[in-house]
Amino acid sequence: MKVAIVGATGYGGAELIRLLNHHPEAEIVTLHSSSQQGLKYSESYPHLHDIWNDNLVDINPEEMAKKVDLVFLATPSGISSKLTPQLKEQGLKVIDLSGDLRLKNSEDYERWYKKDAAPNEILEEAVYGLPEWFKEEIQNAEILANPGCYPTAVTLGLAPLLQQDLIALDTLIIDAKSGVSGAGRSPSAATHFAELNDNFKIYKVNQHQHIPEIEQTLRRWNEAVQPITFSTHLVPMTRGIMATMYAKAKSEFSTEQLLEIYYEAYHEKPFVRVRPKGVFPSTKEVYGSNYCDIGLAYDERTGRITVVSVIDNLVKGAAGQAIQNFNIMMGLDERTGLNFIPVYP
Ligand SMILES: NC(=O)C1=CN([C@@H]2O[C@H](COP(=O)(O)OP(=O)(O)OC[C@H]3O[C@@H](n4cnc5c(N)ncnc54)[C@H](OP(=O)(O)O)[C@@H]3O)[C@@H](O)[C@H]2O)C=CC1
Ligand SMILES: CC(=O)N[C@@H](CCC(=O)OP(=O)(O)O)C(=O)O
Repeated sequence: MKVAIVGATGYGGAELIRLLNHHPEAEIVTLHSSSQQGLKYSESYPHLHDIWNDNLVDINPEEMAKKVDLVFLATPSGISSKLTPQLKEQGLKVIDLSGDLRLKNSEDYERWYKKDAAPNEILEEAVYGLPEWFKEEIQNAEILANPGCYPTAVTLGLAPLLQQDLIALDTLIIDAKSGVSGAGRSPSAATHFAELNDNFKIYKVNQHQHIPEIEQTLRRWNEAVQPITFSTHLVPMTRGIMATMYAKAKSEFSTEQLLEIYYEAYHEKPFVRVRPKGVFPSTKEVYGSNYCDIGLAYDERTGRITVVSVIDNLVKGAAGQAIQNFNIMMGLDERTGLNFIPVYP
């Protein structure tokens, strides 16, 4: 399968190249840029010197269709909404890492992203690619919306509780933290070393664009889901997301009973690992891998459940999950090219 990457010079694009380089069934044919056409890719990323020396080329859907079958879009929001219709017209399949095609309701997109939404027919066709739960739809997808980094960690952590209606929905609080590569390669005041180092910041309080995406997925499992409280924090580390979720249980449980429910839900899902009682995952334990690791506990004193979910934002939160979706779309084993262990320490 021949593929192209648009936004190859960004962190998501670079991670796609790192992972696809080992993929037995995918061949990267062209790397595209809106600002660095004609330059060697390794000029953007010197660690790829003598590995990826190809020139970056411009974004021309007609020319792309002559060379490849599928296009990965690792572009900022507001690009895929316009580019995907053009790629579709050329008969190309699309996997979009941005938030442009994830929300089914275009008004939600415009409110939270403050940009024009993609055409409704594209939003209707786009399949939301959370492979652990929507595999059947992904198998037939031609346009795939890859989930956001935070929504991946949060929804995988909450799925069994919502699907089995185990929590009082209005008590749910989601507290999430991310490493700075989640903000992309372009520097900003918030990601400046002096602002980030030795610091811990909350940001986008009640304004985060992943709020409607998380609510949309949780409502597929339980229509009664209320507006959620979701807070995001920037941590002075490069990769990793930790989402900690708190909710009151509807009835009394033990931690062992809850773990049984999670083991049952995830035992056939190769990239979700549920930890034993008393063991909680840290971000380093999934670094560089496509795993989502989950730990949980029930507190008999408060009747509250705590779930902790960690991912590498650039792998399970972006490029790795995009390749997992690619594998499912192509009828391959979902682990193809992704079966490697985390980098540690
Ligand atoms: N970083 C992360 O952990 C995650 C990111 N995402 C999403 O994935 C997408 C890519 O993120 P990330 O790689 O971090 O972002 P980066 O900012 O690192 O890279 C984005 C790339 O998009 C390209 N680009 C910019 N403007 C345009 C344009 N007008 N047309 C085409 N390409 C353009 C740029 O390359 P050039 O100038 O060469 O064209 C740039 O290198 C974003 O939508 C992000 O929200 C999703 C999950 C996790
Ligand atoms: C640390 C950090 O800044 N993270 C980014 C993640 C953005 C992202 O991935 O945006 P979409 O999924 O909407 O494309 C943020 O919180 O906005």
